[in-house]
Amino acid sequence: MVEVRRRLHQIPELGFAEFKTQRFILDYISRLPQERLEVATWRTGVLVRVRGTQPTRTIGWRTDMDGLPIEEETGYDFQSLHPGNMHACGHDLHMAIALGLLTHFTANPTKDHLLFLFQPAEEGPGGAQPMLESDEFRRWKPDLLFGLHISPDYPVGTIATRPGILFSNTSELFIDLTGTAGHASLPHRSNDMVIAASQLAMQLQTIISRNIDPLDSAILTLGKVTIGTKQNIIPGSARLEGTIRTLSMDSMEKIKDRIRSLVKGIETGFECQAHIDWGANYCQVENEENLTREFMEWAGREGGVQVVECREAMAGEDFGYFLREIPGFMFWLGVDTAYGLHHPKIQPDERAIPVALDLLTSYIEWKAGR
Ligand SMILES: CC(=O)N[C@@H](CCC[C@H](N)C(=O)O)C(=O)O
Repeated sequence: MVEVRRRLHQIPELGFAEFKTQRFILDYISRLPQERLEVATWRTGVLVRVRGTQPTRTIGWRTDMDGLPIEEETGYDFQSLHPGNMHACGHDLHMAIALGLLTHFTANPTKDHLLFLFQPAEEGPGGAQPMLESDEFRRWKPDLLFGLHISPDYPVGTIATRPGILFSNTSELFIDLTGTAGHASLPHRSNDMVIAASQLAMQLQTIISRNIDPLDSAILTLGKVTIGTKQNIIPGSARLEGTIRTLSMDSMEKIKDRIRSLVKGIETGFECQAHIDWGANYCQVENEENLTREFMEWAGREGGVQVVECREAMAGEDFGYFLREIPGFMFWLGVDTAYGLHHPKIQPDERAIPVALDLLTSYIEWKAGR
């Protein structure tokens, strides 16, 4: 499965463009014994059902598939073959682990049906919600659903999770400001969006510090601001791009209300036009309490791993949409790397792949019966 991970690492594709990745997965599946397999595609995703021997329910396992628009700097000899794109969030490992589990259970079926979901577009615009609503998913809808995400923060052999919220609510944020461009020497005849955008960027930072309960964590990060073309031209437009993260739905709504008010103030104060686009929104990943506790106790006892009860993460994961309808959980898999998720040099330790396979083979056998 390490080799599978490396092959997938070379073909990172962005959300809903995972064409080669889907082809790779379908080709891999076609080489497995077919007697118990049913395969469907949904957009660039894949659903595989392994028919159980005495089924009473369906146990699901989900992996994401997409890469990120990052120029890779790992120096791997199996580096990305797609310039500008990289698997920098571990989805190559996630897929290899899912294919390893699928391989095992195709040869060693459980009593219950198993459903493997290869879900596109986790990084955006979000594949979980539309996949959940698809006919293909509804036909084989699992009774329980599980998933994992690699974590650079834990050593190999450690997993971390918690009952309740694991990942935050997220909303993307795009604000376009339109004023009037002009000559640098004629500020009175133009309407400078450098000043308007700078004011707005600073004002937005007051929302978390002044409007949100300090005990209710929230984040507003602007990751990209685009203004101007040349030092002696007053730019007539600006674009601010960011993301909002909260641990409660209420705070998300409050932050959005405050952004609307502040943006209206900028429109009035700077006599410009503004447009807000909330982009992709993900709901929180809320692990089902009893299943998660049971898994943590089981994994510590029989899973051959160290189990850490972690805090909530302010990252987002559209797996949360599945968990709104289906009981289950997600956990962090330690991959012990110096560079964080989304970093061009991230090198997850591949020894985490057999750790996950051993742990999950036993756990799924335990849940789905042999
Ligand atoms: C695990 C992880 O890194 N997830 C991404 C999810 C992106 C959410 C959304 N597109 C946004 O940027 O708000 C993350 O950045 O947390």
